Amino acid sequence: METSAMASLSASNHVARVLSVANHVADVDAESRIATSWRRCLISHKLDPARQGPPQTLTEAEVRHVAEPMEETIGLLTPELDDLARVLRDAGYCVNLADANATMLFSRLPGEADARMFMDWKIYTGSNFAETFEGTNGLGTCLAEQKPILVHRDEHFRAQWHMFSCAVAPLFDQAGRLAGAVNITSCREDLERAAHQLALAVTMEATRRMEGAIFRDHFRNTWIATVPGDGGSGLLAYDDDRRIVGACRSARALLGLTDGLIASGIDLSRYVKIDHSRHADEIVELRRADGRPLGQGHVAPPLRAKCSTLRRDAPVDRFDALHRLAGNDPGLVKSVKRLRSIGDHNLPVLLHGETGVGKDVFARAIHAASNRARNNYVALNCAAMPESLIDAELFGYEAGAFTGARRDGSKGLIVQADGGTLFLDEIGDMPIALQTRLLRVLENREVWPLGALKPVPVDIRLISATHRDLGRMAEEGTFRADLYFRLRGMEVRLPALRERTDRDDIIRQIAREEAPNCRLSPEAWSLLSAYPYPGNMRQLRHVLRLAGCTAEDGVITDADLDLPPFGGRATQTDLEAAERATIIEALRKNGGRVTEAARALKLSRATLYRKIKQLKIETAQ
Ligand SMILES: Nc1ncnc2c1ncn2[C@@H]1O[C@H](COP(=O)(O)OP(=O)(O)OP(=O)(O)O)[C@@H](O)[C@H]1O
Repeated sequence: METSAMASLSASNHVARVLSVANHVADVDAESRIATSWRRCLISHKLDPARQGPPQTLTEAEVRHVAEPMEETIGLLTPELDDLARVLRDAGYCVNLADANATMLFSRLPGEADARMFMDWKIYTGSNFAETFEGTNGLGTCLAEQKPILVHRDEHFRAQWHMFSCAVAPLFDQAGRLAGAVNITSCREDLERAAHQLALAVTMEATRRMEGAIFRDHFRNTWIATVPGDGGSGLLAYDDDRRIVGACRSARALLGLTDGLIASGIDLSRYVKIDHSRHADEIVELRRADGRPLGQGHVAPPLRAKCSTLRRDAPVDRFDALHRLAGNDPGLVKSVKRLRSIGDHNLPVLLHGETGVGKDVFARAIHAASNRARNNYVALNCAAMPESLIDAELFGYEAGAFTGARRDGSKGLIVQADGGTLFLDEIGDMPIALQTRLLRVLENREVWPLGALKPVPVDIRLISATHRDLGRMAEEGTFRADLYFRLRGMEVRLPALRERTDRDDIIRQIAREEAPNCRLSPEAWSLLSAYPYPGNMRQLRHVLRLAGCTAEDGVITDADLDLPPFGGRATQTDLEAAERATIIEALRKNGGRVTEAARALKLSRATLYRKIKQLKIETAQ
């Protein structure tokens, strides 16, 4: 039988099945939620399961308009969404963030083989998947029910979506209101329902962390307590007078808090009793108002207490994110100062650093600090694509420019970044021919899409990143020297985590974010503090996230830390790391007493003091 005839036969089977389910003659196997949704689609939304055609898609200007209220949230959640995309990439999932009306506002596509399918079916930024129009589908049905859902292949209402499986978790804002949803979609035939269920669990967990990030960001100037509960912990914000000023959805459900009660400035002690010190950033025992134990929670102080220069009512500084990323690293602090003094000049920035040091988040923070922040931030990883695809993705093409091109052509990323920032990751991997085209764009401020009869003027700020030595490559002729000089209007070196002098602060901060209900045992602390982290910040995040899941009784021990031996060539910094670890261990074994530790290490006391200072080891004395 012809493929199209087979397709129409299975579509008519599907229509018959939908009708029998809607008339309660039969039920779908998987979940009665699907049957209920099918009935909603037929009876309330009056949809046709056999209808074909693409989803409603907004123009770029419309997307910009719709995305505006969520712009800050998208920026805040991007690292977490990127991490989710990385984890699910090999299984062929795309990752999207949608607003509460089911319009996708952020997308990350998987590898080339799967990506084409999502592009062809318009599962990307700007498309709308509301249940009222598309029928039962992951995004639309999750938002309609405000519950996580998996819609597997033929559970979709419209037969045309039957090759896709979508797992979606709703996203609630700091006040417990529906803000949108995180969607993952795959079209791999070899993935069973159970595999998608697992991916849904991963997505729900990531979404819970995103909700935490939204809450912590919104209430950063107040006290925040993590309150344990059966269905996951909740977050409570309260002021210096111990009046509740905010509660996330789980905390509201757990404690019976409502908007009205919160607006009335109700006393914290009527719900939870929390004893903590003045500048607490600690695990504490929580009790209910009647004294019954609630379990252990974490209390974080207002940001203003941690950073005295930030006042509660101070206007938001566009450079906040950059300052936070720079921490107390002298080189980075200097770079951020320079970026500040450059102001809104359109100077290209070249970021240099190993994998996972935070090049992408730094580039986003530069964009957020610029007068371009309201416009697009568009990123391309030059190492992740073959030359022909980079060419098409970056410079765009006219309709019918080559076999396999999209019917209506493609604008290309450079044009999409017009008025905003273009981030080219792994620029050292850009093929020479494309380097020449890019140089021309930078020089002439215009781009020639493939097959176009006239150029398109563009105004972009270019941030590029590499782990390679571009200067050396330029000398050797493997990278165009003139492009190199253009890219490095300003060069910022992002140090490896093992080189950062404020490494301990970073570990503490990431531990708070990834394992908020846990504390680190002294052994775990020594290991974390001494490890050389070949995968840098990303590795540290993953290690602590995993440790937060496996820790028992809220204590992360060395057994919870997945730190594989680092097999790289020993560099000066590795040797220092090893020396640091030995000294920390000796201090620990000797209760922090330097004299005894020096004796154990067969060093003089003065030498040990000198090394402690030089290696910036924190001691109790
Ligand atoms: N200063 C920081 N503090 C805390 N977390 C950070 C910091 N910088 C980066 N991260 C986290 O580290 C992870 C990796 O960051 P990012 O993707 O920006 O690195 P990268 O250098 O671009 O990596 P690659 O080049 O390999 O893609 C992200 O989860 C990010 O949130």
